[in-house]
Amino acid sequence: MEDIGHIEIQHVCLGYKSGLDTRTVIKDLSLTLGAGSFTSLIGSSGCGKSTLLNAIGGHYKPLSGSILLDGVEIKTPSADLGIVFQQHTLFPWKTVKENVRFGPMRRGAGRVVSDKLADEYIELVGLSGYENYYPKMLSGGMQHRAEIARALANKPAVLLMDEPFGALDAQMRVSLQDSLLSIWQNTHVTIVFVTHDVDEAIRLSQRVVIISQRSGSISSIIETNKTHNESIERSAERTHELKSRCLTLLSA
Ligand SMILES: Nc1ncnc2c1ncn2[C@@H]1O[C@H](COP(=O)(O)OP(=O)(O)OP(=O)(O)O)[C@@H](O)[C@H]1O
Repeated sequence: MEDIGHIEIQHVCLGYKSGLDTRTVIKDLSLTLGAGSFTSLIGSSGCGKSTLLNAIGGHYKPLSGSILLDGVEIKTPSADLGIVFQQHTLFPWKTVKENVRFGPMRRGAGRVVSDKLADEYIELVGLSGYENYYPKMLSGGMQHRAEIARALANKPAVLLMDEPFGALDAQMRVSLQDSLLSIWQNTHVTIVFVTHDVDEAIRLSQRVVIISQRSGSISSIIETNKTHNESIERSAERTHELKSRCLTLLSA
């Protein structure tokens, strides 16, 4: 699984058309995201993090430049590109299991295979025992776990996450971060994670990419030197050093 999920962002400009005008948000941004890597995107509100994430997901076409997944240009959304948003997008009329098996069923995997995949990913996100619950019967954090399981059941090469834990309390957030890290360590899926939270970015990712609103492009990249097998917690000094570098660069 480690050799799939390689993303190449090449001189991409992204923006929005309004009448005859086009407002460019991301300007000439290039970035390589290795297969199986974990990257966070941070930057001030409105700098274009979600726009970039959605473009990687095939939801926005670049004004210029291109984004490749394993050498093939991304032009539309696909099952290879799983997306998890902050807001809940589970089907409220389906149970957890029905939500999670929806993608495989739609791709024609058949009921037995889809059920097996659903059970596997429900267990991976720690929701065993809740298969037959409807979303409204779950806490916010549990709904996020179900969303992650639903995205993973499509066996995506890339998991794109747009502030998925932003609305959760601190304890639930840490618990989901731990689960996400163990999912990443188990599946080797490439993760691109948008967050406002510097601590979260440092805790989770191998690279923190800072996007500048002024330039519309990358202002800095901080390597945290995290590996797949590293234990979740770093030394307090290392975390402190990474955090102060991020904060300094964010305010530059
Ligand atoms: N559908 C849209 N149509 C027009 N403009 C948009 C659209 N979506 C976003 N924008 C604009 O593009 C810019 C970047 O928005 P985007 O949501 O990508 O930023 P962000 O960095 O993710 O912000 P935040 O951290 O607040 O979520 C903003 O100025 C926003 O107003």
